[in-house]
Amino acid sequence: MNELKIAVAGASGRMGRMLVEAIAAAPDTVLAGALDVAGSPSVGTDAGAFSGQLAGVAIQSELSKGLADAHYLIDFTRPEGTLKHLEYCAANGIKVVIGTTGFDDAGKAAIRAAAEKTAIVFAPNMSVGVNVTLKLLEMAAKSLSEGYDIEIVEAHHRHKVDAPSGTALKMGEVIADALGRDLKECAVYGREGVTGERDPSTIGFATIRGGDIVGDHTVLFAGIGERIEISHKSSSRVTYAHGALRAARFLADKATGLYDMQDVLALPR
Ligand SMILES: NC(=O)C1=CN([C@@H]2O[C@H](COP(=O)(O)OP(=O)(O)OC[C@H]3O[C@@H](n4cnc5c(N)ncnc54)[C@H](OP(=O)(O)O)[C@@H]3O)[C@@H](O)[C@H]2O)C=CC1
Ligand SMILES: O=C(O)C1=N[C@H](C(=O)O)C[C@H](O)C1
Repeated sequence: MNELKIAVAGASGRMGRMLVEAIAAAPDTVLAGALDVAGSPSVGTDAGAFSGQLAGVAIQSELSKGLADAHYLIDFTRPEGTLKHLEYCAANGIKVVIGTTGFDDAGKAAIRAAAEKTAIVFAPNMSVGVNVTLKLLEMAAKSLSEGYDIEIVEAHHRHKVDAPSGTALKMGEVIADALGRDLKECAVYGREGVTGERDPSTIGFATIRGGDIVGDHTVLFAGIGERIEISHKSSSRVTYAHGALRAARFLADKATGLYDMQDVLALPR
Protein backbone atom coordinates (compact mmCIF):
# COMPACT_ATOMS: atom_id res chain seq x y z
CA MET A 1 0.00 0.00 0.00
CA ASN A 2 1.18 3.57 -0.78
CA GLU A 3 1.06 5.24 2.63
CA LEU A 4 0.38 8.99 2.82
CA LYS A 5 3.51 10.72 4.12
CA ILE A 6 2.18 13.37 6.45
CA ALA A 7 3.97 16.02 8.47
CA VAL A 8 2.29 17.72 11.43
CA ALA A 9 2.79 21.39 12.29
CA GLY A 10 2.33 22.44 15.91
CA ALA A 11 3.25 18.85 16.79
CA SER A 12 3.32 19.47 20.54
CA GLY A 13 -0.01 21.33 20.60
CA ARG A 14 -3.39 19.89 21.61
CA MET A 15 -4.32 19.05 18.02
CA GLY A 16 -0.76 18.23 16.97
CA ARG A 17 -0.50 15.46 19.56
CA MET A 18 -3.89 14.10 18.61
CA LEU A 19 -2.78 14.02 14.96
CA VAL A 20 0.51 12.26 15.73
CA GLU A 21 -1.50 9.52 17.47
CA ALA A 22 -4.14 9.32 14.73
CA ILE A 23 -1.48 9.04 12.00
CA ALA A 24 0.26 6.21 13.91
CA ALA A 25 -3.04 4.39 14.38
CA ALA A 26 -4.24 4.61 10.76
CA PRO A 27 -3.11 1.83 8.41
CA ASP A 28 -2.61 4.13 5.40
CA THR A 29 -0.70 7.07 6.91
CA VAL A 30 2.84 7.54 8.17
CA LEU A 31 4.33 10.43 10.13
CA ALA A 32 6.92 11.94 7.79
CA GLY A 33 7.82 15.06 9.72
CA ALA A 34 6.94 17.23 12.69
CA LEU A 35 7.26 20.98 13.21
CA ASP A 36 7.10 23.36 16.11
CA VAL A 37 8.21 26.92 16.72
CA ALA A 38 11.89 27.68 17.30
CA GLY A 39 12.52 27.91 21.05
CA SER A 40 9.75 25.47 21.94
CA PRO A 41 11.02 22.85 24.42
CA SER A 42 9.58 20.17 22.14
CA VAL A 43 12.05 20.89 19.32
CA GLY A 44 14.53 18.01 19.01
CA THR A 45 12.33 15.57 20.95
CA ASP A 46 10.52 12.59 19.42
CA ALA A 47 7.04 13.58 18.16
CA GLY A 48 5.45 10.63 19.96
CA ALA A 49 7.27 11.07 23.26
CA PHE A 50 4.25 12.66 24.98
CA SER A 51 2.31 9.37 24.63
CA GLY A 52 5.21 7.04 25.46
CA GLN A 53 5.03 5.63 21.90
CA LEU A 54 8.08 6.90 20.05
CA ALA A 55 7.35 7.94 16.46
CA GLY A 56 10.96 7.87 15.26
CA VAL A 57 10.50 11.44 14.01
CA ALA A 58 12.15 14.38 15.75
CA ILE A 59 10.28 17.69 16.00
CA GLN A 60 12.04 20.34 13.89
CA SER A 61 11.78 24.11 13.76
CA GLU A 62 13.32 24.45 10.28
CA LEU A 63 10.77 23.87 7.55
CA SER A 64 13.33 22.35 5.15
CA LYS A 65 14.09 19.66 7.75
CA GLY A 66 10.58 19.06 9.08
CA LEU A 67 9.07 18.84 5.60
CA ALA A 68 11.93 17.08 3.74
CA ASP A 69 10.10 13.73 3.49
CA ALA A 70 6.49 14.92 3.57
CA HIS A 71 3.91 14.94 0.77
CA TYR A 72 1.23 16.44 3.03
CA LEU A 73 1.24 18.92 5.90
CA ILE A 74 -1.56 19.02 8.46
CA ASP A 75 -1.45 22.40 10.17
CA PHE A 76 -3.35 23.34 13.33
CA THR A 77 -1.24 26.22 14.66
CA ARG A 78 -1.79 30.00 14.44
CA PRO A 79 -2.51 32.09 11.33
CA GLU A 80 1.01 33.56 11.13
CA GLY A 81 2.58 30.10 11.40
CA THR A 82 0.22 28.49 8.91
CA LEU A 83 0.87 31.21 6.32
CA LYS A 84 4.62 30.74 6.63
CA HIS A 85 4.29 26.95 6.29
CA LEU A 86 1.91 27.37 3.36
CA GLU A 87 4.36 29.48 1.40
CA TYR A 88 6.96 26.74 1.72
CA CYS A 89 4.49 23.97 0.84
CA ALA A 90 3.17 25.83 -2.22
CA ALA A 91 6.72 26.29 -3.48
CA ASN A 92 7.58 22.62 -2.90
CA GLY A 93 4.40 20.81 -4.04
CA ILE A 94 3.36 19.71 -0.55
CA LYS A 95 -0.42 19.43 -0.11
CA VAL A 96 -1.86 21.13 2.95
CA VAL A 97 -4.76 20.53 5.35
CA ILE A 98 -5.41 23.72 7.32
CA GLY A 99 -7.37 23.52 10.56
CA THR A 100 -6.08 26.77 12.04
CA THR A 101 -8.72 29.43 12.73
CA GLY A 102 -8.58 33.20 13.20
CA PHE A 103 -7.39 34.32 9.74
CA ASP A 104 -8.09 37.87 8.63
CA ASP A 105 -9.14 38.71 5.05
CA ALA A 106 -5.51 39.03 3.90
CA GLY A 107 -4.70 35.60 5.35
CA LYS A 108 -7.66 34.05 3.56
CA ALA A 109 -6.56 35.70 0.31
CA ALA A 110 -3.06 34.22 0.77
CA ILE A 111 -4.60 30.76 1.18
CA ARG A 112 -6.63 31.22 -2.04
CA ALA A 113 -3.46 32.29 -3.87
CA ALA A 114 -1.47 29.30 -2.55
CA ALA A 115 -4.21 26.98 -3.84
CA GLU A 116 -3.17 27.87 -7.37
CA LYS A 117 0.14 26.14 -6.68
CA THR A 118 -0.83 23.24 -4.41
CA ALA A 119 -3.95 21.42 -3.20
CA ILE A 120 -5.45 22.65 0.07
CA VAL A 121 -8.32 21.70 2.37
CA PHE A 122 -9.17 24.62 4.64
CA ALA A 123 -11.96 24.23 7.20
CA PRO A 124 -12.54 25.70 10.66
CA ASN A 125 -13.97 22.41 11.84
CA MET A 126 -13.01 18.98 10.50
CA SER A 127 -15.65 16.95 12.36
CA VAL A 128 -18.32 15.16 10.35
CA GLY A 129 -20.97 16.30 12.83
CA VAL A 130 -20.26 20.00 12.50
CA ASN A 131 -20.22 19.82 8.72
CA VAL A 132 -23.58 18.06 8.67
CA THR A 133 -24.82 20.67 11.17
CA LEU A 134 -23.88 23.39 8.65
CA LYS A 135 -26.29 21.76 6.20
CA LEU A 136 -29.04 21.62 8.85
CA LEU A 137 -28.49 25.31 9.56
CA GLU A 138 -28.79 26.23 5.90
CA MET A 139 -32.12 24.40 5.72
CA ALA A 140 -33.38 25.89 8.99
CA ALA A 141 -32.38 29.42 8.01
CA LYS A 142 -34.26 29.19 4.71
CA SER A 143 -37.39 27.89 6.44
CA LEU A 144 -37.24 30.38 9.34
CA SER A 145 -36.30 33.47 7.38
CA GLU A 146 -39.09 35.65 8.87
CA GLY A 147 -39.91 36.15 12.56
CA TYR A 148 -37.00 34.27 14.08
CA ASP A 149 -34.03 35.91 15.79
CA ILE A 150 -30.75 34.12 15.17
CA GLU A 151 -28.12 33.84 17.88
CA ILE A 152 -24.96 31.70 17.85
CA VAL A 153 -23.46 30.62 21.18
CA GLU A 154 -20.10 28.87 21.38
CA ALA A 155 -18.10 27.52 24.32
CA HIS A 156 -14.45 26.42 24.35
CA HIS A 157 -11.60 25.65 26.75
CA ARG A 158 -9.72 28.36 28.64
CA HIS A 159 -6.67 28.17 26.31
CA LYS A 160 -8.45 29.17 23.11
CA VAL A 161 -7.05 32.45 21.77
CA ASP A 162 -9.53 33.47 19.03
CA ALA A 163 -13.18 34.47 19.36
CA PRO A 164 -15.74 33.82 18.12
CA SER A 165 -14.57 30.37 17.08
CA GLY A 166 -13.93 29.70 13.41
CA THR A 167 -16.84 27.28 13.49
CA ALA A 168 -19.26 29.87 14.91
CA LEU A 169 -18.20 32.33 12.20
CA LYS A 170 -18.69 29.67 9.53
CA MET A 171 -22.15 28.93 10.93
CA GLY A 172 -22.91 32.64 10.72
CA GLU A 173 -21.70 32.79 7.11
CA VAL A 174 -23.79 29.79 6.08
CA ILE A 175 -26.90 31.29 7.70
CA ALA A 176 -26.27 34.77 6.30
CA ASP A 177 -25.77 33.32 2.78
CA ALA A 178 -28.99 31.32 3.06
CA LEU A 179 -30.84 34.52 4.02
CA GLY A 180 -29.17 36.71 1.38
CA ARG A 181 -27.42 38.78 4.07
CA ASP A 182 -23.76 39.78 4.39
CA LEU A 183 -22.32 38.56 7.71
CA LYS A 184 -19.88 41.47 7.80
CA GLU A 185 -22.88 43.82 7.95
CA CYS A 186 -25.28 41.90 10.15
CA ALA A 187 -23.03 40.29 12.80
CA VAL A 188 -23.25 41.53 16.41
CA TYR A 189 -20.36 40.32 18.55
CA GLY A 190 -21.53 40.52 22.15
CA ARG A 191 -23.76 43.10 23.85
CA GLU A 192 -23.26 45.45 26.78
CA GLY A 193 -25.04 48.44 28.31
CA VAL A 194 -28.19 50.00 26.85
CA THR A 195 -28.26 48.25 23.51
CA GLY A 196 -31.79 49.12 22.42
CA GLU A 197 -34.15 46.50 21.08
CA ARG A 198 -32.82 43.72 18.95
CA ASP A 199 -32.54 44.51 15.23
CA PRO A 200 -34.24 41.53 13.51
CA SER A 201 -31.76 41.55 10.62
CA THR A 202 -28.78 40.83 12.88
CA ILE A 203 -27.05 37.56 13.70
CA GLY A 204 -25.73 37.62 17.28
CA PHE A 205 -22.66 35.84 18.63
CA ALA A 206 -21.88 34.95 22.25
CA THR A 207 -18.61 33.42 23.43
CA ILE A 208 -17.92 31.36 26.55
CA ARG A 209 -14.40 30.29 27.59
CA GLY A 210 -13.71 27.90 30.45
CA GLY A 211 -12.00 24.78 31.72
CA ASP A 212 -11.52 21.95 29.26
CA ILE A 213 -14.61 22.38 27.06
CA VAL A 214 -13.58 20.79 23.74
CA GLY A 215 -16.04 22.71 21.57
CA ASP A 216 -19.81 23.38 21.83
CA HIS A 217 -21.88 25.34 19.32
CA THR A 218 -25.58 26.15 19.50
CA VAL A 219 -27.62 28.19 17.07
CA LEU A 220 -30.92 29.57 18.34
CA PHE A 221 -33.77 30.49 16.05
CA ALA A 222 -35.94 32.33 18.58
CA GLY A 223 -39.49 33.15 17.51
CA ILE A 224 -42.69 34.08 19.34
CA GLY A 225 -43.99 31.14 21.34
CA GLU A 226 -41.20 28.78 20.34
CA ARG A 227 -37.51 28.46 19.69
CA ILE A 228 -35.42 25.97 17.81
CA GLU A 229 -31.90 25.14 18.96
CA ILE A 230 -29.45 23.28 16.77
CA SER A 231 -26.42 22.12 18.76
CA HIS A 232 -23.20 20.27 18.20
CA LYS A 233 -20.93 19.24 21.06
CA SER A 234 -17.46 17.73 20.69
CA SER A 235 -16.39 15.45 23.52
CA SER A 236 -12.95 14.61 22.06
CA ARG A 237 -10.49 16.20 19.61
CA VAL A 238 -10.19 12.82 17.92
CA THR A 239 -13.11 13.80 15.69
CA TYR A 240 -11.07 16.72 14.28
CA ALA A 241 -7.99 14.53 13.79
CA HIS A 242 -9.94 11.86 11.92
CA GLY A 243 -11.49 14.57 9.75
CA ALA A 244 -8.04 15.98 8.97
CA LEU A 245 -6.84 12.54 7.85
CA ARG A 246 -9.91 12.19 5.62
CA ALA A 247 -9.01 15.58 4.16
CA ALA A 248 -5.45 14.43 3.40
CA ARG A 249 -6.77 11.27 1.68
CA PHE A 250 -9.16 13.45 -0.35
CA LEU A 251 -6.19 15.50 -1.61
CA ALA A 252 -4.35 12.42 -2.89
CA ASP A 253 -5.54 12.88 -6.48
CA LYS A 254 -5.62 16.70 -6.49
CA ALA A 255 -2.70 18.79 -7.73
CA THR A 256 -4.07 22.25 -6.93
CA GLY A 257 -7.30 23.86 -5.70
CA LEU A 258 -8.98 25.04 -2.50
CA TYR A 259 -11.46 22.64 -0.89
CA ASP A 260 -13.40 22.46 2.36
CA MET A 261 -14.88 19.65 4.43
CA GLN A 262 -18.14 19.83 2.48
CA ASP A 263 -16.04 18.70 -0.53
CA VAL A 264 -14.19 16.05 1.48
CA LEU A 265 -17.42 14.59 2.84
CA ALA A 266 -19.21 15.00 -0.52
CA LEU A 267 -22.09 16.86 1.14
CA PRO A 268 -24.60 18.40 -1.32
CA ARG A 269 -23.83 22.01 -2.28
N1 LIG B 1 -10.38 22.88 12.14
C1 LIG B 1 -10.62 22.16 13.25
O1 LIG B 1 -11.30 21.12 13.21
C2 LIG B 1 -9.99 22.60 14.53
C3 LIG B 1 -9.26 23.73 14.57
N2 LIG B 1 -8.56 24.07 15.69
C4 LIG B 1 -7.70 25.23 15.57
O2 LIG B 1 -6.36 24.76 15.51
C5 LIG B 1 -5.47 25.73 16.07
C6 LIG B 1 -4.61 25.07 17.13
O3 LIG B 1 -5.41 24.64 18.20
P1 LIG B 1 -4.75 23.84 19.45
O4 LIG B 1 -4.07 22.61 18.98
O5 LIG B 1 -5.82 23.74 20.47
O6 LIG B 1 -3.66 24.93 19.93
P2 LIG B 1 -2.32 24.72 20.76
O7 LIG B 1 -1.96 26.06 21.28
O8 LIG B 1 -2.48 23.57 21.70
O9 LIG B 1 -1.25 24.26 19.66
C7 LIG B 1 -0.74 25.14 18.69
C8 LIG B 1 0.60 24.62 18.25
O10 LIG B 1 1.10 25.50 17.24
C9 LIG B 1 2.36 26.03 17.67
N3 LIG B 1 2.48 27.42 17.23
C10 LIG B 1 2.08 28.55 17.86
N4 LIG B 1 2.39 29.64 17.15
C11 LIG B 1 3.02 29.19 16.05
C12 LIG B 1 3.61 29.82 14.94
N5 LIG B 1 3.60 31.15 14.81
N6 LIG B 1 4.19 29.05 14.00
C13 LIG B 1 4.21 27.73 14.12
N7 LIG B 1 3.67 27.05 15.15
C14 LIG B 1 3.08 27.77 16.10
C15 LIG B 1 2.35 25.92 19.19
O11 LIG B 1 3.68 25.92 19.66
P3 LIG B 1 3.97 26.50 21.15
O12 LIG B 1 3.10 25.72 22.06
O13 LIG B 1 5.43 26.27 21.33
O14 LIG B 1 3.57 27.94 21.10
C16 LIG B 1 1.63 24.59 19.38
O15 LIG B 1 2.50 23.51 19.18
C17 LIG B 1 -6.38 26.85 16.58
O16 LIG B 1 -6.45 27.86 15.59
C18 LIG B 1 -7.73 26.18 16.73
O17 LIG B 1 -8.80 27.07 16.64
C19 LIG B 1 -8.59 23.31 16.81
C20 LIG B 1 -9.33 22.18 16.84
C21 LIG B 1 -10.12 21.73 15.71
O1 LIG C 1 -9.62 25.95 19.41
C1 LIG C 1 -10.34 24.91 19.46
O2 LIG C 1 -10.24 24.08 20.37
C2 LIG C 1 -11.29 24.68 18.36
N1 LIG C 1 -11.25 25.51 17.34
C3 LIG C 1 -12.03 25.43 16.17
C4 LIG C 1 -12.84 26.69 15.98
O3 LIG C 1 -12.35 27.79 16.26
O4 LIG C 1 -13.98 26.60 15.52
C5 LIG C 1 -12.80 24.15 16.05
C6 LIG C 1 -13.29 23.57 17.34
O5 LIG C 1 -14.40 24.27 17.75
C7 LIG C 1 -12.19 23.52 18.40
